[in-house]
Amino acid sequence: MKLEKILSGVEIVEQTADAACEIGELKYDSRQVKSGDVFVAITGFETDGHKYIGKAIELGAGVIVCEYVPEGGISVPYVRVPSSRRALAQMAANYFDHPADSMTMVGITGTNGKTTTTYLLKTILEAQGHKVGLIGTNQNMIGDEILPTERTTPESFELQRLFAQMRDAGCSHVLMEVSSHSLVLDRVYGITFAVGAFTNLTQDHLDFHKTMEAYRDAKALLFHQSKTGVMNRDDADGRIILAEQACPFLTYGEEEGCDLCAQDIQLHADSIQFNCVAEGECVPVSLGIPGQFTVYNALCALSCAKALGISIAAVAAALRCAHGVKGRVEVVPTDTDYTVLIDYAHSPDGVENVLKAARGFTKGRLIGLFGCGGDRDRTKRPKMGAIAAQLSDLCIVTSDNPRTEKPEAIIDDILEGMKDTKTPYEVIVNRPEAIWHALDIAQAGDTIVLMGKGHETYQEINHVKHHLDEREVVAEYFEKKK
Ligand SMILES: CC(=O)N[C@H]1[C@@H](OP(=O)(O)OP(=O)(O)OC[C@H]2O[C@@H](n3ccc(=O)[nH]c3=O)[C@H](O)[C@@H]2O)O[C@H](CO)[C@@H](O)[C@@H]1O[C@H](C)C(=O)N[C@@H](C)C(=O)N[C@H](CCC(=O)O)C(=O)O
Ligand SMILES: Nc1ncnc2c1ncn2[C@@H]1O[C@H](COP(=O)(O)OP(=O)(O)OP(=O)(O)O)[C@@H](O)[C@H]1O
Ligand SMILES: N[C@H](CCC[C@H](N)C(=O)O)C(=O)O
Ligand SMILES: [Mg+2]
Repeated sequence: MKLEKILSGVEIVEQTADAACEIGELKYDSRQVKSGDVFVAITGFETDGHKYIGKAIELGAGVIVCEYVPEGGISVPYVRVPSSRRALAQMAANYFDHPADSMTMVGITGTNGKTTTTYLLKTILEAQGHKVGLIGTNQNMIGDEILPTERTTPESFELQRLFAQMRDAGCSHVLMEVSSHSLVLDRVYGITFAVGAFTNLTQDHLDFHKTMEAYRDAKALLFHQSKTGVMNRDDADGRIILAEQACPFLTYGEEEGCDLCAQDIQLHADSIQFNCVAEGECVPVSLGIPGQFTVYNALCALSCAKALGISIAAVAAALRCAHGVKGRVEVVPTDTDYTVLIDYAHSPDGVENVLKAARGFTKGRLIGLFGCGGDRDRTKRPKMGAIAAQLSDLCIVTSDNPRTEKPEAIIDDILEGMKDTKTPYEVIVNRPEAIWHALDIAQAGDTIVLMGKGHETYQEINHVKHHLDEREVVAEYFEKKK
């Protein structure tokens, strides 16, 4: 491929490279560079890619894309750009021949509910006969094929490569979670979404965004690249984003006046039901996932589908057959007279929602087991502790991906929010031991809610992912009991 093709549309400040030269692949990590590749130097949070330009040249980089020329100069032709992240996104789209342009793109942002909503929409679109690509926290999918992932929203190069795979496999639609990180870090730069949707905004990721306003502004960026917006009008931050009118919006909520409104809501132990009222039409909706928040996820999926031209009646029919999502209010089979749930609640709001949902169907005690991620928003820890204590009958505080922090220090932050509670709690640092203890003390009618790990099958400690699947931990407990 010629350099000029890959640079098409990229804003350039200075160029010493010959536009007609042939280039290899596009790399943003010097360690991956091979002979003839273009190396894009990105200034990051941990380190600065410009420091590795020399290393990339040693490995054979033919052209460097950078924001500045480091001291000592660059010994191969280079292209200087105002933003390396944007240049990478644009170059990646050029490299793969703009795959997103030939598919209908749907992007979902918000603190909670993105994964669940994308899965609901996948079911809806597949019922309409479409082949669908899905990109998100749990995994990426091309139709039924599963592709493992590390990120909720991949880096722009990997994202465009994934789009190309989806296009080549015949996907007509791509449903993707658009994380706030990805919006700020230009991973989705240049993509036009047919529909962009917002689920809600509550505290998370303040380590990265610093303030809730900055976090909201990050989410709002999605609507500057969406043709139609879908907005939860019951959410206060959603209403602020709506008022900016970055694109035409379809609104949903429980309050009257929304374009799609949920009325006569019924919450059951294993499902929800409501009437979806839109443009005078009233369609009964039922979905086999419990929790008040499921009403919102269903409404969000209904609104996205409506924005794509699918009738509400057809959506309601598809939702009747929709399954739950791995690690989201997932019931673990135990053959006991108590219930074990695995859920991905990892924010104060998530903890509140799942415990309230579980309370609705728990006859005995509610046992909340959780930890908080290391190297992530510290200020959410005491809040999660306080809410878990307030809404559980017994808490077990443990570890959840301590990463490079000391597990005990993270737990201390959580306990700060629990010090005034009358709810009994125990600290068991080792998560499998904590789960076994919860199973040891469970009685008939109790519900144990294992929060935070959801679909994850690892415990990340000091950059190493140790295998930990909560389903297996529960199964091993009963195996040992036999
Ligand atoms: C805060 C954040 O998102 N950071 C991401 C960002 O890292 P960074 O810009 O700080 O990169 P850096 O490590 O400083 O390195 C700078 C540059 O030097 C390069 N480099 C580095 C070393 C070397 O030897 N040679 C070299 O060329 C790196 O490849 C990079 O291009 O860009 C990297 C490359 O794409 C990402 O891997 C990295 O994700 C980190 C690991 C991460 O944990 N991100 C999480 C917080 C995240 O993105 N989460 C969201 C939301 C989760 C959710 O709510 O579901 C997600 O979308 O997953
Ligand atoms: N609409 C919602 N409102 C509030 N809480 C929700 C909602 N949907 C799900 N939850 C709770 O949040 C958890 C995470 O849900 P989900 O994985 O769908 O969200 P997400 O936005 O994809 O999260 P992430 O940011 O980690 O990708 C669930 O396990 C549940 O406890
Ligand atoms: N994907 C989110 C949630 C992770 C949940 C929890 N398991 C943790 O590690 O904090 C994140 O990276 O912040
Ligand atoms: Mg997700």
